[in-house]
Amino acid sequence: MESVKLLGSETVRLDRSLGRVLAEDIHSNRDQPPYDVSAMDGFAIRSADVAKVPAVLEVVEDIKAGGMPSWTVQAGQCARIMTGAPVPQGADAVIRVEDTHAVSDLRVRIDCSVKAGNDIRPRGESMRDGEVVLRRGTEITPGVIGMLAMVKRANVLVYRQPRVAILSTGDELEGLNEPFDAGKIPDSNSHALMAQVQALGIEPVLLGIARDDPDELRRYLQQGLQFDVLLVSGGTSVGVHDYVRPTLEALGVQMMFWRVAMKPGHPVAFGIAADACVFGLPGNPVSSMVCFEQFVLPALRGMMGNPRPYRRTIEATLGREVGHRPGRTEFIRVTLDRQECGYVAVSTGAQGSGMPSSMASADGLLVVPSGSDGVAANSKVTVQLLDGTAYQEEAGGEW
Ligand SMILES: Nc1nc2c(c(=O)[nH]1)N[C@H]1C(S)=C(S)[C@@H](COP(=O)(O)OP(=O)(O)OC[C@H]3O[C@@H](n4cnc5c(N)ncnc54)[C@H](O)[C@@H]3O)O[C@H]1N2
Ligand code: MOO
Repeated sequence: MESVKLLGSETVRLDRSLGRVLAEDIHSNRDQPPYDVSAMDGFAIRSADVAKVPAVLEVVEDIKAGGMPSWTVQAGQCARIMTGAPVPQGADAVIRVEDTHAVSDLRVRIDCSVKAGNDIRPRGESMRDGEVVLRRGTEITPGVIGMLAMVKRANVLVYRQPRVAILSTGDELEGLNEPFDAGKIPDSNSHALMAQVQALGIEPVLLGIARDDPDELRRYLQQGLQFDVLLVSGGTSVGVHDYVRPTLEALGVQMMFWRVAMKPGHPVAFGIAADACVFGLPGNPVSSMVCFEQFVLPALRGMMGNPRPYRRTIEATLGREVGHRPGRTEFIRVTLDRQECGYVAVSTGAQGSGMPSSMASADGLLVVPSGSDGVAANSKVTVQLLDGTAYQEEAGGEW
């Protein structure tokens, strides 16, 4: 995280800004609401008139949202008022229509007393003219979009997104659109990684498959280093054809780390060049995706200015024991079920790093500390979420 740079900023349209991070403070350009308004459909009254109830009041006018009152409410009078309409002069409270009873078109009986200020939203309650309503560094969520629209920002200054390239390596790989060859391994990593990047709102570029040939690999890596971030999968380990790291070094990349005490993903590598950073992700499909979650995702979010780069973790109860040999932090793919006691985490089954099904059905990654020698059922565990939704508790329906 220390090695990745915050990118510059750019102006984008509000309707293209979801998921980005504000690169400017946002100021309100008016008082909201612009005057004291009613919070309810009902009657604008003088609270002194309803100190004793029931009280019958004369209705002097109807005030709609978008209209303006034309009368001052005098003693014994009231105005019919809609939610969001300006409170008329003289009135100091609103009473909900449910707490009243129409006596005639022009007379209403009030059945309960209210204090001054009741159901009135004072001018500037939501925001005051000139005040900072959103700070630089705020992630743009749907709620933030609503506030930006409220201050009429059709365009906003946000941090730039990294340009991301994805490269797969290996003679054994067969591209998605290449002819079927039963002896080959389909290149799934390019596509799974692409989707992980897309889930952050970034559109990456697939460079394709580089064969295990130093010259070809060098050309591809050179191309990849033109991007802000290069993700290379395969060829990071210690096999004689694992050329990725030495070739990167020959191209001037400074390797910051290689091999992490984690499972899966042990051979992961990371390096920086003048204007790019490179992740060498292990070839096994689950390893590359788990390493993306641990390293690439926080880096990409950090580069986009997000002050909350990491995935959320939750505490869960382990449904079925898991074994572990001390030495590496292990990320076990689990499903999460919401039960009365909270979330229950259960392993998705065979956990080999070449078993993509373990990842496809996972809600999260159970984090087993490196020193653990196994976790018993019913233990409290930490689960890193892969997304933010859950099955419905005791679902009556299908969802
Ligand atoms: N002597 C050692 N051998 C290995 C070690 C080790 O520490 N010492 N580590 C193992 C671990 S752990 C992993 S993970 C793998 C990772 O190795 P590489 O990053 O060099 O990956 P490859 O050898 O190229 O491929 C591994 C595996 O994954 C398949 N693969 C590769 N790319 C793709 C792709 N784009 N889509 C789908 N599948 C892919 C590849 O066919 C291999 O089966 O090294 C261990 N070995
Ligand atoms: O770390 Mo490897 O990623 O176990 O397959």
